[in-house]
Amino acid sequence: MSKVLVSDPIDQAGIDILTQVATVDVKTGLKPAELTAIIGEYDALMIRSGTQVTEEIIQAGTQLKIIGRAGVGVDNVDIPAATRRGIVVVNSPEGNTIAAAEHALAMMLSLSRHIPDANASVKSGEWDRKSFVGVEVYKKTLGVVGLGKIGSHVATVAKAMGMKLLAYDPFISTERAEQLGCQLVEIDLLMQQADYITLHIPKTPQTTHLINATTLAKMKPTARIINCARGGIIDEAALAAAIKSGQIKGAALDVFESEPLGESDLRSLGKEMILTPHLGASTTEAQVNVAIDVAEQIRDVLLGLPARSAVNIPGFGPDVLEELKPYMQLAETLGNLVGQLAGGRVESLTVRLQGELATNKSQPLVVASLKGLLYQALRERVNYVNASIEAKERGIRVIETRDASVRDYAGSLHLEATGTLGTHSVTGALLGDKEIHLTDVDGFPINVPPSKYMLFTLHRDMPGIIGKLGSLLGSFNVNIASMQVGRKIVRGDAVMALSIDDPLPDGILSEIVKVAGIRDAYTVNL
Ligand SMILES: NC(=O)c1ccc[n+]([C@@H]2O[C@H](COP(=O)([O-])OP(=O)(O)OC[C@H]3O[C@@H](n4cnc5c(N)ncnc54)[C@H](O)[C@@H]3O)[C@@H](O)[C@H]2O)c1
Ligand SMILES: O=C(O)CC[C@@H](O)C(=O)O
Repeated sequence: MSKVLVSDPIDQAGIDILTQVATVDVKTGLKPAELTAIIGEYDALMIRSGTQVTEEIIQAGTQLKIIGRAGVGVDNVDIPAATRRGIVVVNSPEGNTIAAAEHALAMMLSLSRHIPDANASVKSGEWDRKSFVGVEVYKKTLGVVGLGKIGSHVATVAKAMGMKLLAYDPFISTERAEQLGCQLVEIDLLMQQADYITLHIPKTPQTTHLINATTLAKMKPTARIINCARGGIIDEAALAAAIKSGQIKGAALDVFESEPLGESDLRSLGKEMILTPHLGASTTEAQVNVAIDVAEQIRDVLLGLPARSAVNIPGFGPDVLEELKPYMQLAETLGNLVGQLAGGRVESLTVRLQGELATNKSQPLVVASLKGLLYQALRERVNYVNASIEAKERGIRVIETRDASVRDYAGSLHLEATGTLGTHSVTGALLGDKEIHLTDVDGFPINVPPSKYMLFTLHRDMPGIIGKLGSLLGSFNVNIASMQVGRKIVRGDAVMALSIDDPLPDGILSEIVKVAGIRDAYTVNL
């Protein structure tokens, strides 16, 4: 049975799903060295934001197949290191969207009405109404930095509260911003005009310290900034200085450059600074959502199925995967088959996406073809995560082409592999939407389902050849399950595809090519 380590607090709903397929150990609060020492026993690791999954931990996780982040941000996982090792990294892109958006809105209202400090004051026995006079958000301008899932929900609610909305997000269209009632502007204008600024962007090299002494200096002295996205997007020292000097009015932070927050000037600021300990996703609903979402993906991957929200397999979004699912196996089978026909070292693989597959959305089929191609060399070590990297490292040139005009089947795939021993091609399609059929081998039309053990011959189409081959196989005790010949012209060249019950015994191929009329023979194990 597989073993899963859960190293951060995860809702029981997720654990219940994992226990359907694995032994689950919940060990939270492990030090990096403790995690490194035990990770080698586990097939999967499930985390929240507390565990830092470094390259060292990934290297020690020799059995790891999947790292599941119960949340959105995966900046606590060394994704390049996981990708190199073929470990799929999944997250829950939407499970805590509402929770994080509502936390940012709560921060904005708390800053406006000094709720945390007023509450502390009353609880300490005071009745001070003068110190906590607030401001309204109605008719004020909110600047949303990052108009993705969380930013969009914040914008929608803020609009309903009567706020004017500016947004900065270089990756979304003006139309999308307008749909949300936002005016898309450059960051400088947003910093200058907004009364409240809320950050909803990932932490990347481009966004680290996006808010710094220079950008803070552009804000109005009455403006407040909220960060419920990621620590480090705001330069904390510059922020503390800007509030102390009165350059800006206030800030509310849920996330910090280093977590847990240690010694910091931020703690010494008064009611204009609100701090929460990374609570954006901490609602009952969000924790159930993300735990189920990620646990289901871990379960699926441990069962050999694809994950719907893998962050290190480009293009493998849930909707795309659902649509392509039946074709993924076809692509892998064809890749494996053409790799074996080509033999030797493959130098290039051309993948032609045909018919309804001739769209950008079918790109995962190229990755699946590569996975199949590399299977003979790498076996279980190759997967959707590392297939492209492994191909690149082996110098395999991958050419992707599309031809929507091929209409023999709704969608079909044509793979051509060129290697040190020559060029071979295979085409395949699905019958009845799920049954894989080979429809062409090396340019010869056939129609056979692939089987575990196969033999292909290139021969002259002439009387007696099938009988001779049958007798030869019989003399080696090889049982033929099915056989089909593909030819373009009568008595010209032809291809024979045989399904056999057992692997072809050693030494028989050299006997087969001695049969008069047979030019080449290839054995394939799928
Ligand atoms: N505090 C919490 O507990 C908590 C909870 C959930 C998510 N988050 C964080 O919130 C952030 C947003 O999450 P989301 O689900 O909305 O992500 P998302 O991917 O849906 O949206 C992010 C948006 O940022 C934009 N963006 C990327 N780089 C940018 C840049 N340089 N400048 C401006 N915009 C840029 C993208 O175009 C996208 O629209 C992430 O950092 C995530 O980790 C925090
Ligand atoms: O695990 C958490 O509580 C925080 C999650 C949040 O930061 C996220 O990116 O999803």
